[in-house]
Amino acid sequence: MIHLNDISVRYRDDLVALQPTSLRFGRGEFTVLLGASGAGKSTLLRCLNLLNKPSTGQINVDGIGAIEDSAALQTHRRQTGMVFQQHQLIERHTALANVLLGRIGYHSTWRSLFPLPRAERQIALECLSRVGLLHKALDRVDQLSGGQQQRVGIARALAQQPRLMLADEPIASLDPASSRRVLSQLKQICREDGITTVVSLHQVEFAMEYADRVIGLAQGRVVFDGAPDALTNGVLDMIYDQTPSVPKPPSEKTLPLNNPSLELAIIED
Ligand SMILES: Nc1ncnc2c1ncn2[C@@H]1O[C@H](COP(=O)(O)OP(=O)(O)OP(=O)(O)O)[C@@H](O)[C@H]1O
Repeated sequence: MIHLNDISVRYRDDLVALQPTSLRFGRGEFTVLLGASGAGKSTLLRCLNLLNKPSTGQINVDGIGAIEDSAALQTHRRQTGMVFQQHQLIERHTALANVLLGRIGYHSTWRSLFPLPRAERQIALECLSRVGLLHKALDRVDQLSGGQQQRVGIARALAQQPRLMLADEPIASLDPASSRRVLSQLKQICREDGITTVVSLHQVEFAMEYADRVIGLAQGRVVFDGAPDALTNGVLDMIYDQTPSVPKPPSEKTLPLNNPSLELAIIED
């Protein structure tokens, strides 16, 4: 569905957040990005809708082609839903009003200044119903729990009728029960609608439970790409090992445990 070809992201001359990376995400696939803090998960995720502009490489989307001009980008963004860590909802508005914001990309700027047509409200209500929150449609978002707010965020993304769904640490501030509910609804909806989904997470156990595919990042590189049941301890060490890949000096590498000069050095210290 979407293909990254040699995409890299450099924020500063001395900071390459994503090394040249080629990945293909299939239709309806539910992929989880894992990695230590700073590994490049958000950078990769935000490249998929070009919120982060790649420094090199090309992105191709089925039905659009290369995302090279503003028309292609606009079409791609319209069909890409995004769920954020902190929901990014308008808290003093109702759940329904927030979900309707997902429809704005389908209307001209002047049209979106007026109440959207009844058909749009119907779509928004259906999306709220799919996340189990139809009964909260007219409640202000700041009166909902954190988990419910995140599900309104999912409904808003769903209202875009997306082909691609991106979720950047969607359960970061939720308890385990709410996290499970958010992830299982996201997965179910994406499977039913054939939406390609990429989610970044810090919880390995949830990746193993929900992902069709896991991509592990370390220091801006993909170090693992496979099925969740292939996440062995060795693979997890590779993903979460923060050691910079600088070769050690020979003295550190080769000192045998019974080296007399080492003992001497310790005694003298
Ligand atoms: N806008 C930015 N400007 C400069 N550097 C950035 C920017 N965004 C991220 N970085 C840096 O790029 C690297 C990758 O960051 P990124 O946010 O992609 O990691 P992450 O794996 O999502 O981390 P976390 O799990 O903490 O959210 C880090 O070194 C980070 O400090």
